[in-house]
Amino acid sequence: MSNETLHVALGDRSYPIHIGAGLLARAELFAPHVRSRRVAIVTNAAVASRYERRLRQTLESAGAKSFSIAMPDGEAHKDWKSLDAIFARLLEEGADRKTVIVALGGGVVGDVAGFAAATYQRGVPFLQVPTTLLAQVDSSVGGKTAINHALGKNMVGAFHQPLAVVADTDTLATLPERELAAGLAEVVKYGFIADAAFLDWIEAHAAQLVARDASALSYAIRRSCEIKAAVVAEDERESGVRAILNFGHTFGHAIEAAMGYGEWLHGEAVGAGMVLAARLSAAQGRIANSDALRVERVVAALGLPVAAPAIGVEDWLTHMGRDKKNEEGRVTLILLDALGKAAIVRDTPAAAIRKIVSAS
Ligand SMILES: NC(=O)c1ccc[n+]([C@@H]2O[C@H](COP(=O)([O-])OP(=O)(O)OC[C@H]3O[C@@H](n4cnc5c(N)ncnc54)[C@H](O)[C@@H]3O)[C@@H](O)[C@H]2O)c1
Ligand SMILES: O=C(O)C(=O)C[C@@H](O)[C@H](O)[C@H](O)COP(=O)(O)O
Ligand SMILES: [Zn+2]
Repeated sequence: MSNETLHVALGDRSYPIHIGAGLLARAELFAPHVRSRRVAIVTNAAVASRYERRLRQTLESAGAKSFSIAMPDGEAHKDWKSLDAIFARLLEEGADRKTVIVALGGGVVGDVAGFAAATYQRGVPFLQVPTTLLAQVDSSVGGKTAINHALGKNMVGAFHQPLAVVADTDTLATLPERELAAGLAEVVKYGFIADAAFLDWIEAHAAQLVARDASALSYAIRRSCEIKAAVVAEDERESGVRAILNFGHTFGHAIEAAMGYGEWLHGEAVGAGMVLAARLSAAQGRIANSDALRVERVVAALGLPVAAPAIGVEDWLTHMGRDKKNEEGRVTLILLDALGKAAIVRDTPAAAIRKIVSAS
């Protein structure tokens, strides 16, 4: 069993990202963070039935005593009710400030467990153990934690960095096809915003990625984490460049909220959102029409929807108007200046946005 370790460089909050096969069984990766501690594993039933036992054995070998908290599955449960239930269990179990929370699951578990860790008794340490492709390439890294509000996606949350990320790529074998594609949306996002050579590679290896070829997936995860770690190290709290990681998300979050959380997966909404952002970039003369068509082709090749659902222009604008990147009432968008180069744009005319969403 081999693994690679990347680092998120954030001074005294720096941490490793371990990526590889069989890592759920590697006690030495967990021991420095959990030895002699109590551990609360936050997960859900679908993940627990497959991976909780192995993790608990490993934690025991690492010198920790663990208990589990299962939250309901799905984006619709990334909410106050789940968070409150986690707090209740932590209190019932007598969890204290030294208790380590371990998020075992996809991005929903990671975001909710991370927010619980950021706020329980004003903050306890946590580990990310991502089991979806999306969580391994994106949500487990960078310390954004949140729950949704009926009126907007990820509207209540905190920045709270994990102590470490342990991504066991073996877990991807049991991931449903639709969830794999959702993860590939965030993978190709890195190509569009920051790395034209990676985009070329993804385009050339789309079939292998969709077929879960182990070496293709492992390269995709590593390169994605390298890019995300570098952006986060430069701008941990999104006062500037980190916003490029939101490419496709202003449209995508509007889709998720307008459709009711869960109908469109996050990665699917981001896929369709990136197509709209690329079309808007072309309409603004930032990229060629042929580049926008290429964005659409690659997104489709990864098994993702390219056409946004019918939301209605006013609803589009209402949801986009609530985006967290906005300043002084102006919608902030992440557009492309080239394939592989994102721009943070604060002055897109409302009429241009209307035109793009009404044609979608
Ligand atoms: N914090 C961040 O930086 C960040 C980044 C990207 C996305 N996100 C958030 O992540 C969430 C999406 O995460 P996701 O795509 O992982 O969805 P998810 O957490 O809902 O997981 C997808 C589904 O796969 C199941 N599952 C998880 N691991 C499995 C496995 N190994 N085998 C079989 N089934 C498995 C889950 O139970 C769930 O039903 C969204 O809420 C999004 O906003 C956060
Ligand atoms: O880490 C980031 O920064 C991102 O924007 C990554 C996104 O893929 C992710 O969906 C994130 O949760 C969106 O953040 P938000 O601030 O727009 O809620
Ligand atoms: Zn995302």
